[in-house]
Amino acid sequence: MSEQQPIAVLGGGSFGTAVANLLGENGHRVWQWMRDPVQAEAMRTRRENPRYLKGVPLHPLVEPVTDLAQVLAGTELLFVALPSSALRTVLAPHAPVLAGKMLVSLTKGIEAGTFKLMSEILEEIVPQARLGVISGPNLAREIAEHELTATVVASADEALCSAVQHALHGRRFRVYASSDRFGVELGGALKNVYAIIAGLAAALNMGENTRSMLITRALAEMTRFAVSQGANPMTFLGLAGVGDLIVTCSSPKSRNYQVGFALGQGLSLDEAVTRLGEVAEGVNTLKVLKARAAQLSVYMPLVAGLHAILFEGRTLEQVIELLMAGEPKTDVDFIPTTGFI
Ligand SMILES: NC(=O)C1=CN([C@@H]2O[C@H](COP(=O)(O)OP(=O)(O)OC[C@H]3O[C@@H](n4cnc5c(N)ncnc54)[C@H](O)[C@@H]3O)[C@@H](O)[C@H]2O)C=CC1
Ligand SMILES: O=C(CO)COP(=O)(O)O
Repeated sequence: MSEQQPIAVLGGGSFGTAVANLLGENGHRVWQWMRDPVQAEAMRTRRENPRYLKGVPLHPLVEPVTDLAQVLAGTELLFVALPSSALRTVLAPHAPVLAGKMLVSLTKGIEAGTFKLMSEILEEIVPQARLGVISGPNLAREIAEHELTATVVASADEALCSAVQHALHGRRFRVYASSDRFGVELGGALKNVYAIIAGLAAALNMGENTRSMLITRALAEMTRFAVSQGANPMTFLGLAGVGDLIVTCSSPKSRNYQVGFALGQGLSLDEAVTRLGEVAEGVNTLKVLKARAAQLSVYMPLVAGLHAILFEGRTLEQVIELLMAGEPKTDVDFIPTTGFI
């Protein structure tokens, strides 16, 4: 990758903008692609993202653009920050030009129907691409406002990890590397569901003990599911597992938490999502995860409970009663004691 060649960020939302700014601050020219020409023009003239990251100045090296073919042809390193529902549709028609390029997914979701993670979709549509993911406790606004933050770049391709570390690592943003692409990406997708539950509990003024129980049992569920998929449970003890789970389940800045909070205030799911007006990946992830867990017979009571409330007409009281009446279990039963450590 030449220092002069721009780096691409695909997606005009808050995270795409935060990452584009980080790259700009490190001296890289950035093409931030978005589908909406009106938004691109607004960002070019106002030098901020007024819809998704209001009040944060856009770095001078970031250029909002709308010609996707030109962006893909003119860059070797691309960060993909599209909603999970859009990633395949946006990139599949351009697959040939992506061969051999470094594609790094920032998207934390799972595809409905296929249960594929985003880098698995990229792998399917561009088998010759070099693939990586970024995940961790990374609230976009906090990154944009230069709060000290760490993330993980994960790929089997060590040179890709180094290139991403070189591009993104800065005085306020640490980039750790991992070879466990699957575990890192799965952690980022799964925790969104538990953030909805945490937001719901917060709106109902449940106690601090309750929040701690929720987060810890969420980690147990996520890890149990990950192990059933062949993932390394140790990855869930890192930034992309428990790190991201803590921030998303504790912060009113998390959009998934906000959806849960709105539900706790009595809004319907549709009303909560509409009021948010931004992406909350956990809603779709809940649906696909519930189905997958049932198919694989993986015990995920929190996922099943939230699904029952949102899609099966159960009340919160019924679900809580059922959860608390479950037979006594062993605390840490979800990490196999051999094979991974
Ligand atoms: N915002 C955050 O703090 C973080 C977000 N992420 C992930 O990044 C991904 C993107 O999220 P955000 O930037 O936060 O979303 P956002 O809600 O801020 O913005 C979504 C963007 O996607 C665009 N979009 C929607 N449908 C599209 C389509 N069909 N084609 C092209 N563009 C389309 C919208 O116009 C908008 O620019 C999500 O998977 C999210 O989980 C990951 C880490 C942190
Ligand atoms: O993934 C995130 C923080 O790491 C962002 O979470 P939300 O999508 O819930 O805002």
